[in-house]
Amino acid sequence: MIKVGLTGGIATGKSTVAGYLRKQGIPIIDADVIAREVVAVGKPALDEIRVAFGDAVINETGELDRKTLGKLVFGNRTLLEKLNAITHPYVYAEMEAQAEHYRIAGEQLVILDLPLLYETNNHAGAQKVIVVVVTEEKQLERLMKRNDLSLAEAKQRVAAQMPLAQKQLLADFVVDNNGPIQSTYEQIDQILKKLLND
Ligand SMILES: CC(C)(COP(=O)(O)OP(=O)(O)OC[C@H]1O[C@@H](n2cnc3c(N)ncnc32)[C@H](O)[C@@H]1O)[C@@H](O)C(=O)NCCC(=O)NCCS
Ligand SMILES: Nc1ncnc2c1ncn2[C@@H]1O[C@H](COP(=O)(O)OP(=O)(O)OP(=O)(O)O)[C@@H](O)[C@H]1O
Repeated sequence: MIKVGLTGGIATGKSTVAGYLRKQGIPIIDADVIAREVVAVGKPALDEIRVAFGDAVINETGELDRKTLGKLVFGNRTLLEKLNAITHPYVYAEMEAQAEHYRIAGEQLVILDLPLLYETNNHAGAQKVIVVVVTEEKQLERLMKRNDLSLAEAKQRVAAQMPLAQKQLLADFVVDNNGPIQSTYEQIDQILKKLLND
């Protein structure tokens, strides 16, 4: 089974691409979804976050207040690293468990949808990597709209990641997601063909 990483920058279109791949029957392991599951109420990571960041990041129902924590960490690299140090080991362990499940099921290919693939030195062990890119202008525009952020907040979140241009240089395959979605899907079809024929 080949593990194919799917990455890019925040709001460049990974989930959109992953949704298309899922429709083709390809299994997707989604790091953002897993990162939410590992901080659910009752999970050890949530207690560790409470100890590290205080009660202000927990809401009345005992859940993680993602907005407050996001505001804290995306403007402060030390705090972001503190959060990563808590969550990432749980996220990677679960990604590995899911990959193993698909391997045993006899899958030929699995997608690791992982925004921080390069920032975490490909710890998830992707053998090939697809990077989804857009111009910085489009990225900020889509991010502000999707997450209801100001321009300054959106810029902060972009700055918390490795520059997209650098990821593009490291990629095995680059998907240009500036155009209409159909053009993105056509690029994915071509990449899939190559991956499945290798
Ligand atoms: C800070 C948190 C609470 C903000 O939650 P929020 O609901 O606003 O964002 P969400 O989780 O949907 O992430 C949206 C995007 O932000 C970017 N992002 C998330 N975490 C990080 C991070 N640690 N470093 C850089 N970018 C990040 C990614 O591109 C991601 O797709 C949350 O992102 C979080 O817990 N992050 C730490 C876990 C993590 O690293 N997740 C990324 C996948 S491993
Ligand atoms: N080709 C496109 N044309 C117009 N809008 C698009 C296109 N691709 C994605 N979008 C929109 O841009 C936003 C970001 O896309 P998406 O959520 O797929 O990004 P992402 O890389 O998964 O983001 P994140 O890492 O932050 O979760 C979404 O609101 C999505 O609907």
